[in-house]
Amino acid sequence: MKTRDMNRDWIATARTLSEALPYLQRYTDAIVVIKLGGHAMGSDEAMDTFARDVVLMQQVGVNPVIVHGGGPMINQMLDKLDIKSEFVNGKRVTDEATMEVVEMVLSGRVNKRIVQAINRQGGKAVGLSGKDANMITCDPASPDLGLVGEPSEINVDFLHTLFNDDAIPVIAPLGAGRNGETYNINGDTAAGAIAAALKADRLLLLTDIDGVRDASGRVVTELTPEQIRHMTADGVIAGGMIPKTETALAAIEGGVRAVVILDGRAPNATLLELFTEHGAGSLIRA
Ligand SMILES: Nc1ncnc2c1ncn2[C@@H]1O[C@H](COP(=O)(O)OP(=O)(O)O)[C@@H](O)[C@H]1O
Ligand SMILES: CC(=O)N[C@@H](CCC(=O)OP(=O)(O)O)C(=O)O
Repeated sequence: MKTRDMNRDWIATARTLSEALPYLQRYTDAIVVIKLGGHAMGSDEAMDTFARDVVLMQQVGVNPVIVHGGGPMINQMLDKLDIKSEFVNGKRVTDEATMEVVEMVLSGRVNKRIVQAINRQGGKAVGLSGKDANMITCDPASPDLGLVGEPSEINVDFLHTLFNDDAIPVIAPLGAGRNGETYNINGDTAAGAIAAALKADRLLLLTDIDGVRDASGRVVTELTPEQIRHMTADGVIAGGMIPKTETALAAIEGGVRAVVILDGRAPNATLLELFTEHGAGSLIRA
């Protein structure tokens, strides 16, 4: 009985693999930028599954780049230190005291947790913040937001050096200003800027919801920039979803082939998106 069940599993796996083959070939040498949001980072087991998927996609020829968030972890630390924080259109208003905490949390604990998870799965992850190797140079985003940065330049050459060495960059969304300032960048914005600079094949925005939902709550599996503009004007796209869809539009404008907003907590989310016919979440392309 057991053997028969195992055979059945094996047949299902073989069928899945043969179906996946054309998709595996499609992504040989592709650049896939994955933004792992704070809400999408689950338990240690979920992090291990995410890390295994990233290592696996690299083994089949993809160049993955991870850009992470960590908003909830920053909130926890700000609470402990009794520092108040507010968001405007999904971006944290950042003064100097807040900036110190943001850098400590993102570049420290959060970045290293992801690096370690990938390395435990046999990958070679290299943790960086946007300040390392001048990965992200920033201008101030808006006077109302304080030390929030808008990426103006990305060190693409350094990322290619890492790809050539089979390293997996894991990037915290901080940037350097032209006069030595440190800027806090929304994780989605940072991922979009990096994806556009690399002309990535895919930008995957992993979050805690299964995609962009319409007014009746249904996930829209394919969205055009036009639909996004309407849904935002109508208030259907709101809060933390605004930086994601804004990022998607800017990334496509900047030369990224497609952007997908999907649930990072779903098992094997990234592999299902890349290597199956139906994909996952909401796909946005021009
Ligand atoms: N139209 C929409 N479809 C889906 N989610 C939406 C929509 N509008 C607002 N949201 C909210 O955006 C959230 C995702 O943003 P956020 O919590 O900032 O994610 P992350 O921490 O992963 O960056 C969802 O959990 C949901 O509450
Ligand atoms: C300017 C800005 O809002 N920066 C974000 C950076 C982290 C982030 O984007 O985290 P998630 O992806 O988990 O939301 C912040 O301070 O929370």
